[in-house]
Amino acid sequence: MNAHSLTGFEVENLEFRPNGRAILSDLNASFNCGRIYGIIGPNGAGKSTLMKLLARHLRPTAGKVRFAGDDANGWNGRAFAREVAYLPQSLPTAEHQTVRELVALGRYPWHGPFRKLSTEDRNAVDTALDETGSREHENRLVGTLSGGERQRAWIAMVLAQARHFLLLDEPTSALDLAHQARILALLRDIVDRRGIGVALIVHDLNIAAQFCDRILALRDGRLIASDAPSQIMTPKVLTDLYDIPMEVFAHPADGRPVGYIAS
Ligand SMILES: Nc1ncnc2c1ncn2[C@@H]1O[C@H](COP(=O)(O)OP(=O)(O)OP(=O)(O)O)[C@@H](O)[C@H]1O
Repeated sequence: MNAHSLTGFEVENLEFRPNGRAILSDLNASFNCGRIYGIIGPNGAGKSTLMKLLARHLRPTAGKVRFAGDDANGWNGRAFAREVAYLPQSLPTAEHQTVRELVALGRYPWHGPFRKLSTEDRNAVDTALDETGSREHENRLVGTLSGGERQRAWIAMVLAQARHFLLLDEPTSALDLAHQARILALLRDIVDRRGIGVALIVHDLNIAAQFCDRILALRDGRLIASDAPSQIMTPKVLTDLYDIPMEVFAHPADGRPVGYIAS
């Protein structure tokens, strides 16, 4: 099975309403393999909640999340984890593990508890280390890495785990602009080579517009736009989204739209 043989996620009339308060309402969207989806929106818009619903960490109050055509919540846990990996916003501590040990944790759904890594597991770990440029510090403790190196190690872990889809909640938070762009470029390259799908939450609009195929703009628990970056990066959509006057200009080097707060 290659990545293209699974289509990805379909979200239908999704609603999450714990204790009667609507956190997400009436959400319809598709996330296909072979593409990067950027989820943007103000704080509290429901972005992480959407991602947790895709990752099955939350159950919808109403509506459906389908993966590869079937109800995602009907999938066997281990089978789902072999296809889809989720990196939450707050990562567990891994200070005392080596990078290689961390990446090998991603193989858990493949070998189960108390089993030694197979050749296939070790190959998947090696490939993920190579693809993320983490091989050079595979024997370093995670606690000694810089923020950018650490983020690449975690991305290697989810790459070692899942064949089809990565769900990444703010994989570039706490990184400077150059490192944010490097992580997105890395993901772009992996998506283009492996044909997997990626959905990620990102706060920097211009980074999202530069690297994503499609942008989903969430506000107050509703999807207010879902389109190609050129359609999202307009003063109207951005002003509606952030409730602050926004302008857009064409980047002098390549014409791509760049958004900024109007003075
Ligand atoms: N399980 C829950 N029960 C009650 N309220 C929740 C639950 N999960 C999230 N919320 C609330 O739902 C809203 C959306 O939260 P969410 O974390 O999805 O937003 P976000 O867009 O990811 O925000 P940020 O950009 O700040 O990370 C917030 O007001 C949050 O407090």
